[in-house]
Amino acid sequence: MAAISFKALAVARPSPSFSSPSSRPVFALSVPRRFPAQLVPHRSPRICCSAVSVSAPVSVADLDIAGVAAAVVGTKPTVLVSEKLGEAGLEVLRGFTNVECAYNLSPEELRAKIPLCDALIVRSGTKVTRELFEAAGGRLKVVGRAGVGIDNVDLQAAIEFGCLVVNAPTANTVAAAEHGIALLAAMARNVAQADASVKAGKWQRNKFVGVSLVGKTLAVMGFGKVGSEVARRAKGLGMHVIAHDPYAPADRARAIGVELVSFDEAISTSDFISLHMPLTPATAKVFNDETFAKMKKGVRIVNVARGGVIDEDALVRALDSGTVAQAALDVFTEEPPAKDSKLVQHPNVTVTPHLGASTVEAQEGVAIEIAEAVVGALKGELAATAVNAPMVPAEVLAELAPYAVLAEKLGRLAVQLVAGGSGIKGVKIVYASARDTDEVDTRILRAMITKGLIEPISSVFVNIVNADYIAKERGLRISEERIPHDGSPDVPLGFIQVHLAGVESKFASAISDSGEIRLEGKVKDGIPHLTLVGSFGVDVSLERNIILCRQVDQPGMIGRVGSILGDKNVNVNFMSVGRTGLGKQAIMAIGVDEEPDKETLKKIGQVPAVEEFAFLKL
Ligand SMILES: NC(=O)C1=CN([C@@H]2O[C@H](COP(=O)(O)OP(=O)(O)OC[C@H]3O[C@@H](n4cnc5c(N)ncnc54)[C@H](O)[C@@H]3O)[C@@H](O)[C@H]2O)C=CC1
Ligand SMILES: O=C(O)C(=O)COP(=O)(O)O
Repeated sequence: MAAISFKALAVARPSPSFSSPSSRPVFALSVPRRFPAQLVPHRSPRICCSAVSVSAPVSVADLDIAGVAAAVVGTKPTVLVSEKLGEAGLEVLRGFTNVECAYNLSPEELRAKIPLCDALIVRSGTKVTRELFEAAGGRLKVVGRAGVGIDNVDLQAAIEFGCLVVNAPTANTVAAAEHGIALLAAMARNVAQADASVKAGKWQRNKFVGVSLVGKTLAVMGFGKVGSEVARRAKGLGMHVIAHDPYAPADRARAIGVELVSFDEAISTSDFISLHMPLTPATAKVFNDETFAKMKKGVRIVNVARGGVIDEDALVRALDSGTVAQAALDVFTEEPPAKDSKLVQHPNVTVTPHLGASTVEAQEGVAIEIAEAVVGALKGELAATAVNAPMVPAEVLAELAPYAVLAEKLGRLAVQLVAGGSGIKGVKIVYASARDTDEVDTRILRAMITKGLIEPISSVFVNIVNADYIAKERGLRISEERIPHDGSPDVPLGFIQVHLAGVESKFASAISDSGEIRLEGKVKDGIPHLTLVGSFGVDVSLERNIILCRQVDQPGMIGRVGSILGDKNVNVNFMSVGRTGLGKQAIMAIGVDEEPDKETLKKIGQVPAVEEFAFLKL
């Protein structure tokens, strides 16, 4: 065989699922498995072979972007449904999972079951606490809230345990709004009290004289999905509707003839107040002695949001003093409330047992919405209704999928290049893109690099949910930089670089001129490639394992290292050589399917021209 120096070499083979669409490149070179014994090099000393990969490009379906795909290979994931869920949703779940429905479990019973579950589906009645995540022992990957409010889920604990929380935010909106209107009208006309009186054999027409809705001012507190539907309906009843919501766009309110006003103006000028904000630390007990005192005397209050936004003792006082004439409540701080609750028993209070979402239609819709979100998450997709992870539209995900794979692999390679004892503190990620800054969502990529950096050196499980939290907890400072790239804006990124500052490397050539470990990768034809190690340009597809060798640039190196690997039946899937100049230093990057044994690696290290080498697992 002539002594020809290889600059790049592709050993391409179809993946089992490969089919070659006409637009996709096909084999540039086909060689038998036992490379290099029968290798026939190209005759040009400058270009050996064009590097073309024919592995199937990464698609979102192949990719556990959320990092929560059910881990149990070959068995269906298990979903525990702890509260009544519509049959249509259960059907969706059964198509992909083992479903266990166990209602009315005590916290202890739930903790006992949870270690065997990959997902849990709840409504408002189940408290998903830190203790529950702890009891899950790491297996619980998804909590599905079959409804809107997630105040019964400890979101911080979910983040720390890398558990994705998804909800079903739209299917019960109308049901909740209709229930709000039902309570408004029932309260104004004393329907519940009059009904109880007639059933008790009385006929008290003068006692139950109501008030009219038409012409009255209604303040909608929280102008989101439910609040705006309530407003729309109240306008149909002839009410003057104002709203308070610090985050709602004024033009959306204006479009349905509603004026957004301050909190104080809303509560002090209205005859009726309807609550539709979520329970958060900022909204807890916002209706209290002080705020009731600002209300118009005789105001009437409806609450289909959450009991906790009202200080219930203060409401009893306001009802007793007549500041609040009536209240209609679907929700309570404690559910169910105590039997002797003064609030529930108050004659001017109408109550329902958290029925806002309880219509046949809403329950069917919510069940399907949550089942699809949970199944999608268990398949590793990022749910559009994720509460504690970035919500990324499906088309953006599809585009970013191969970059997410690249990002994780760059992280994995980078951390393996760090010499033992030098802890990583600062990570800089550089994204080169021809697009505008806000056109590439890098949150997923950052999470995947973090995953790649942390998982090989620890027992923690990192995913899109907990990546930032875990990085922070471990004192890993991650900075991101965007640089312009003169490539095509049709692709989101030209390349990604990972820089690790202040560390030593066990492969000195991975240190760039600026003293950091530097790796760069690109996506080519949907396949992630390593394109830069330190200051050396290489080009090797990132599939399984990589051997990096620094050598004096000279003929025969690929052949020599290749035959050491070939003798041990280690299959080479990609190779490339980057050098500083003819006959100077070169880096050979070799992609291998199998992990060579220690003896084989030692032999590579003993090849006279090899100055240093590293074996890296992907
Ligand atoms: N009783 C029941 O069965 C049901 C209750 N709900 C509850 O209704 C509430 C609203 O649900 P959606 O409209 O679907 O949610 P949403 O998220 O669409 O709307 C909530 C709105 O509240 C606003 N908000 C946040 N903080 C606020 C504050 N301090 N003051 C005023 N507004 C504030 C937000 O900007 C948002 O526009 C949630 O708490 C939910 O749990 C929802 C469905 C059924
Ligand atoms: O969706 C919500 O926020 C609700 O409050 C509905 O609760 P539920 O699912 O009926 O327990």
